[in-house]
Amino acid sequence: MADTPRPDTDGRPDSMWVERPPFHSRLIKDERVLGVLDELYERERRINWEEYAHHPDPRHHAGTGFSLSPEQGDQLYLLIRHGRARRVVEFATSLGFSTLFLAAAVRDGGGGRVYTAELVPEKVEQARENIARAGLADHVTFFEGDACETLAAAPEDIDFALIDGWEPKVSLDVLKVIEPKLRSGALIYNENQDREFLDYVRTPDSGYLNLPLLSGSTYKPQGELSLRV
Ligand SMILES: C[S@@+](CC[C@H](N)C(=O)[O-])C[C@H]1O[C@@H](n2cnc3c(N)ncnc32)[C@H](O)[C@@H]1O
Repeated sequence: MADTPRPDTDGRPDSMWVERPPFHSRLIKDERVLGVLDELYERERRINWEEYAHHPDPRHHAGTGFSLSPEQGDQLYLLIRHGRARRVVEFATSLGFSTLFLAAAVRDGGGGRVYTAELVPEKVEQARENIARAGLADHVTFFEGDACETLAAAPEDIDFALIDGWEPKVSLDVLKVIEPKLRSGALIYNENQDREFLDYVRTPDSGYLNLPLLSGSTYKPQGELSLRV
């Protein structure tokens, strides 16, 4: 084990349970969507970060979502509605918590589709079921496998991208795969805020305008919001 690299836990102690506050959305009104979101969040009110830190392989965590905070979900929902985003890309699906916010936003904004990538087949299966139970199946395309490969098949003119990945961090690799397909004015929200990604998008003349976006959640306090110019 001594030689096994342990993931960076974003400043959290690597031996702890994290208790999350109860689920609450200010923006989602659809009872079916709310019901599934509530259920997924309740399943993970307590997250064992020690377990995560010691088993970095995502296949070891097929039953755990490690989802965004509801506050971040609401922010994504509002940004998508404001921009009337129709083509939304997501890395990664997990059990579908963030996908539910994204898909509800494109549907409520008049239509569109979320193209979401997930490595672990058992997670794709669970997410499909969750999205279907929420009544959003017509708005989601699943890509099963390594996002660095599958997202090459994402559509042109992407309006919005969520990057919420895993260790070792491949956020920048994923950005580079979708970058040629981002329309001017597209927004990218990176929950991971990893150094390589930030150095890339914050370089002068990178083609991005960047701002940390506070969520109001103590559990997941902020992400990096980048505008493709
Ligand atoms: C933090 S979770 C995503 C949480 C999700 N956005 C949500 O809010 O519910 C990260 C996910 O990335 C997946 N993952 C890790 N490496 C991947 C890769 N190379 N391609 C696709 N998915 C990957 C993991 O299996 C895990 O489900």
